[in-house]
Amino acid sequence: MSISKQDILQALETITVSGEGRNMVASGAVQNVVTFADEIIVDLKLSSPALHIKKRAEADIVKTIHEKVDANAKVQVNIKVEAPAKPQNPNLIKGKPIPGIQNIIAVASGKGGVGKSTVTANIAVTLSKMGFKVGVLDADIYGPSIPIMFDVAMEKPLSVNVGGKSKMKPVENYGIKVLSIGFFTQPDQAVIWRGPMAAKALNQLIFDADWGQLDFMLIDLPPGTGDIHLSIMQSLPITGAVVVSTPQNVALADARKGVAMFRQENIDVPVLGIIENMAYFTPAELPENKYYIFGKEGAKHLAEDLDVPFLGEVPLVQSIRESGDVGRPAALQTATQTEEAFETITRNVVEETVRRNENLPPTEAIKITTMAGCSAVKK
Ligand SMILES: Nc1ncnc2c1ncn2[C@@H]1O[C@H](COP(=O)(O)OP(=O)(O)OP(=O)(O)O)[C@@H](O)[C@H]1O
Repeated sequence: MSISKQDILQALETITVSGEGRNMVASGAVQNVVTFADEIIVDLKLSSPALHIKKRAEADIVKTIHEKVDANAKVQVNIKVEAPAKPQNPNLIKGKPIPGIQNIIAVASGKGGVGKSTVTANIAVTLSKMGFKVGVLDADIYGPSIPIMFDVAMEKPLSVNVGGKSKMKPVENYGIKVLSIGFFTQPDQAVIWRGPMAAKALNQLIFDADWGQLDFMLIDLPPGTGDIHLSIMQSLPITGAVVVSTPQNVALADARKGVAMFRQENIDVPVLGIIENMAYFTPAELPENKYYIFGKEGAKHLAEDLDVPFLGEVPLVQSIRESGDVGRPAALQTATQTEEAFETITRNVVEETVRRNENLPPTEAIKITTMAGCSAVKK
């Protein structure tokens, strides 16, 4: 009795390759079926090289054909493994590009209170001092502190008409354009957001605002690595992320999670580097003395361990806290240790951004015209 190819395919439609949702005929795994008298040859294509999946598929095919088609058939299964093609450039910017905004840098921390907003504000003013056009978007829905740090907490963004459309005008101080989720929530209001809600609000703050031309937009993310981060990352065209940590073990463990989050396949935002905040305490009257209150060089070692750039360290200095509280970021003061620390960090952020953009089409590449002396900057 000759065996019908149709019967074999029908039998194979009842089984799946392990880990795949559709049956092996519908999924395209069964590439070909050939019959010669009582011999059946099945060509199978798998996307996984795992031995147990191969063995399982082969055993299932033989068993199913024996049960449903012919108990005495000699079944041979030829397996070819073909992994699905990886995307060409996994770090390509996601989301629609924002006209006028060259680079969006997310500033994150695993743990709360490590100084993420302080670092964001100071990098922003340092970028501005270097001649870049800068915007800060405060996405920290749990504790939006950027308005205080820029002394604009009492302000509300005005509405302007741009090309017939009404848009929010970011408030401005020290040459930095600022929008914060805090402008739209009451200070004592417990804000309970879900990821998609936060992402929607932030999308409005970006796309429905008149940011004008910006070289850099810094996004101060909420602390942690929750679904809010996933939503934000997936909906905005983030150029790269910077992770802030103190040298303390509990903060480092969370920073490690932060880097892992950006590296996750469904997020895949390049990590530009790690910044160590509160690296050591220095009293103003004894600037040579360094006290490693939270441990020494923990974030630096983490960066080495994770193979991401170490962007620099910020000491724990009373004036950094005080300037934050009065709304005038410390890096605005000149000829100080703090200014110097933020200059080093900011230069490294720019260099890493340039390096990262070298993998992208020219339209997306950052146009650096103002920062001579950066080794990564092409003249
Ligand atoms: N290098 C520093 N020296 C002194 N004080 C600092 C330093 N960095 C941050 N601070 C202070 O530590 C406190 C927490 O900082 P900040 O609000 O920037 O942290 P955060 O990580 O953004 O917090 P959150 O988890 O609320 O987002 C603030 O009072 C800030 O002024």
